[in-house]
Amino acid sequence: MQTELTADVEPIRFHGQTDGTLDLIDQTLLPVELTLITCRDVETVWEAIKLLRVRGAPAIGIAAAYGVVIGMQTVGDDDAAAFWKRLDEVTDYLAGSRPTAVNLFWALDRMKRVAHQLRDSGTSITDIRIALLEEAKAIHAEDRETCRAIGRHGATALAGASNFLTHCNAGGLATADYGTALAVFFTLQDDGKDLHVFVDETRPLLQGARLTAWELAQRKIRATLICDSMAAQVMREGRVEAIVTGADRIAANGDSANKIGTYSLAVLAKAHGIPFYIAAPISTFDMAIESGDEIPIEERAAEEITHGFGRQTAPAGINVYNPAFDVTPAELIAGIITERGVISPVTRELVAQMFAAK
Ligand SMILES: CSC[C@@H](O)[C@@H](O)C(=O)COP(=O)(O)O
Repeated sequence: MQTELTADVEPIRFHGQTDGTLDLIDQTLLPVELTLITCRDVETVWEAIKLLRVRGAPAIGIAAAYGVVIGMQTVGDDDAAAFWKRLDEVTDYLAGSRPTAVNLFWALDRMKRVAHQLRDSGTSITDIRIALLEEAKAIHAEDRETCRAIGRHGATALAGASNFLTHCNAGGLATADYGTALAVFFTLQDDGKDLHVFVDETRPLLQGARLTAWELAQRKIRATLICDSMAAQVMREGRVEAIVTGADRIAANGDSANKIGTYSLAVLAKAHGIPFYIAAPISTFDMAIESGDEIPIEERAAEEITHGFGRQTAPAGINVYNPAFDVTPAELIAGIITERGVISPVTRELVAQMFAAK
């Protein structure tokens, strides 16, 4: 279904009851086409996550939660054994779509926990199914609140700055609402600030050029697109006061995985005395892992580099390494902006405190 090219369309929308369907903006087609895909089976949700039709850590979690509801539609209410077998199958299957963003596993765990708790208290399969849909909707709705709170904390922390740089897309398309990094800019704009954002195009899949530049243009925030390799130059020219990006997984010590190229920005920021911030919800923290060394880094197909968007740009047969994420060490991060407040400095103790806070 093709629709008007505007930011007002909800990137993720579930229609109906437990037998409903999931609409997603196909982000691979932006910024040229705004097309919704309708997911009627879990395979379509899995494929949408895998192929980055829906992407960004919180959005992946939300889509997967609805994916569980859809995946459970193939079993009836009258066969409890088949229901529980299917729940394991569906959650394991969705967990295999992408490895780095922990929000995916966090959302799937939440869905399973709700179902198991209700089973233990003797609830019927029909009601557990309803509870699964309610939980997916809760994950979705909470993310809206989370985005706004991240935006508010970030805008307060960065109220003195007007010139920013960001990488990849941590905006409305990547979440249920305002985004994480972009929430900071949107909130500053709501506060009446005239700001400017340099947007890294974000090789190889151009989430910055295709998605962030589009979102900023939709909201009439002044933005300038640069190739990733130009970031050092604009920093050297004194045109960046702060860098804000999202994250896909944050370890207990604050090391943060985000789109490939983020780590080099943080190193450059240090060299130029520019504060580098991560904006991310608490659901992006993985307190089970001690440091960024343990974060699984997704490797994607060589063709994303050799045949970006269909055109061959490298000799056939060339060796390619295509890690989709990198890890920025905590010591390079000035602060992590969460919905509960800003962790700064980024130490293991302050991460643990914020994680435990309500
Ligand atoms: C609020 S989204 C944060 C991150 O998920 C985002 O910065 C990012 O790296 C997304 O990578 P992608 O591969 O496009 O899913």
